[in-house]
Amino acid sequence: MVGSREKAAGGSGCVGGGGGGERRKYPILADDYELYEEIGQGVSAIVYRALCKPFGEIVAVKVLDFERTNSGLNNIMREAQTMNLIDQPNVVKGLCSFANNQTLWVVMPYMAGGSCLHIMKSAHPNGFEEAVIATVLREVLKGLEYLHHHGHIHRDVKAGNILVDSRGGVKLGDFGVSACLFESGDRQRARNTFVGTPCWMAPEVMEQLHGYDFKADIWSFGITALELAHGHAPFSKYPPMKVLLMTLQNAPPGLDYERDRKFSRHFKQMVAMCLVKEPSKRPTATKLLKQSFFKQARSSDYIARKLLEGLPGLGARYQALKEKDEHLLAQKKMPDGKKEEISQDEYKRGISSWNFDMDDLKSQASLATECEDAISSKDMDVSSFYDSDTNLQERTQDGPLFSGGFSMKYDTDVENDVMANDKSAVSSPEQSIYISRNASVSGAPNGVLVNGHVRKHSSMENCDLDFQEKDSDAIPISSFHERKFSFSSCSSDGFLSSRESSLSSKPHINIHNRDKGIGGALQVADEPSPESVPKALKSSVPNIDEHDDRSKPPLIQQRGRFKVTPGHVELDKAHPPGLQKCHSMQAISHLPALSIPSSAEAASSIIGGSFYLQLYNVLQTNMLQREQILHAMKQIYGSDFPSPVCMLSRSASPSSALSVDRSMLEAAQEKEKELLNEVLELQWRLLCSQDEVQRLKAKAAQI
Ligand SMILES: Nc1ncnc2c1ncn2[C@@H]1O[C@H](COP(=O)(O)OP(=O)(O)OP(=O)(O)O)[C@@H](O)[C@H]1O
Repeated sequence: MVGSREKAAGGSGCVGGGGGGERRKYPILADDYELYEEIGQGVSAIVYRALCKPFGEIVAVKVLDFERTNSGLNNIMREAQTMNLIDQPNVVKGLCSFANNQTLWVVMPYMAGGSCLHIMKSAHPNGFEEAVIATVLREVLKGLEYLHHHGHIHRDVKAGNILVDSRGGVKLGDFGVSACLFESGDRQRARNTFVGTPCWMAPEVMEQLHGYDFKADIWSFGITALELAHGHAPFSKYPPMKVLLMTLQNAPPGLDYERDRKFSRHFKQMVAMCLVKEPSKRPTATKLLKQSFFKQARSSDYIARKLLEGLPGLGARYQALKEKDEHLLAQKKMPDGKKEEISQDEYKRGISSWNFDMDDLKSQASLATECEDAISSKDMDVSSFYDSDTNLQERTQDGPLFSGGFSMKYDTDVENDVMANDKSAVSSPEQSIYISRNASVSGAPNGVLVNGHVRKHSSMENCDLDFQEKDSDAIPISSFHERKFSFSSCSSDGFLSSRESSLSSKPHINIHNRDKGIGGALQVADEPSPESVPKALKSSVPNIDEHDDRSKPPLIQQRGRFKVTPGHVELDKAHPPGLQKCHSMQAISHLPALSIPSSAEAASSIIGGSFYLQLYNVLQTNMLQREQILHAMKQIYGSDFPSPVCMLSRSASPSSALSVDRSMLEAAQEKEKELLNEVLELQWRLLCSQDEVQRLKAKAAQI
């Protein structure tokens, strides 16, 4: 009877270890299951508690909508089959899977505790205690060790995918994005479009410097450790574009020496070992399991007692969280809705996968540097913990992959929650921006080493703070709200919920916000003429018409997973949606046109992008410092501040002061132009040399 059903449904292997331990065949007809309440939702799937009628057994059924996945039907089926072959206590096994209309049903053991993410959201908003974390993570590592040993990469390790059963057993779930290391090259490449969730994603995966190998799982594991420790992943409040930028530019996150005082040195060490940007320096799962941190791990009973006791049933818990989020979402459905916050809602629900084109994202990210005016160390889940000098060295040497120089670490008491906070959050990001930038520009860290930790230089901090406190609104980039506006508009409409986005694919452009960016003190007057903007930069200058005409939908979509397209960027195509006009862009518009070759190879080169970004950072720092100085002068003397020359010579006539002022401004503008020209010149040379490399490669290939 089951056999004929199998044929009818075209289902995959259905041998499962049922409740009794004997291997039995699970039915593969939808009618044999009664779906109860929803217990989870992913990007492409809804998970239900269900009854497997013939066996009278409670199971979980994940219903995947083919239309909502990026992966082809074959891939999904194959993944489900892989899941069915898994046989390890720490990895959720697929009991069977089958197609039902436009959906794939994956039947799994029911994990009554739900995911660690949901447990945290319901009862431990600030994270778990260390012994719980050690126990959970040890189980996860065992699962990873098994997967890696069998040639699988999980690719989506995060608290939302760590499931707990009614007896406190911990399993790694969601094989949706897992990949097999031994797949043929073509298949591997094809799978590059499918890689997990930005906050947890290893930098080398973002950069596509290495293929996705199992060391990327170790990075995600480290991020998950932080997630369990704090109740949220580093950068979880931010939209993907910003996460990308932060992961690439900032020093790796970690446990903070001061803030995370309650956690042991062993825990901090373990996290630091995982979150090393250079993948080859990360330990294997097997090696990690030997870390002292895991000596405190306890039994599954302990987990059941600590995490599950007193918790409402999974369905009720899930429903409560969902209602809370829907309420929040409804509140945000206003004309100028703060879309970026929705990413946090998605995070709460455990959905944090995004689908967007990596190359476009990179071009957005580079421009976000302008729009965002740098990354604040306050935005980071910064780590200043280093076990030893060696560790410190290793981690600082890791450096950023995208832009040079952000190798400093601060141990300020930073929470990601900066976005949710008020006044202190307003000033604090900026105070560190300049410090980071200075570090980047000079290459010399403006920090002091205290007990193996790099601390922010206090005088710099004070200086910036003083400045901020005078008038936090005066420089728009200093303003929290402006920053938010700036970002929302930079990233366009990527922040609709998955449900929303599937309803409307129309690009949303918040025109209001566009002009609210970092206008700042740099008064560069004219509107750029389209012709005067260099090709590569032109694409970045927002233009309402461009937005309207754009045939491409917004690149950031919340439908499906984070998508890495292995293709190329064509500079002239790289037009990030919704970028607002930034002062630096306006300055650029004054430059003579310079055509940039749209060599796809060259443009897609990360190194090129990195170099360009570095140069751009230098330039930006210059501009920002200039703004700061102008602003400080304004602060002292009001809007009609006199020039220094005028100050020295009070007898000078107003008109001469004005002309001195003007000439200073002109000189500064000239300097800016020169710098920009230099940047463009360097970029041009870089692209030429890359073309040359390509040419030589082609020649070599012929030989
Ligand atoms: N076997 C299970 N038992 C109980 N709950 C489950 C089970 N499998 C999944 N869930 C719940 O459903 C949620 C979504 O499942 P899953 O992660 O597999 O979907 P997904 O579409 O792959 O999601 P994403 O890609 O966002 O991680 C999980 O976070 C978890 O809370």
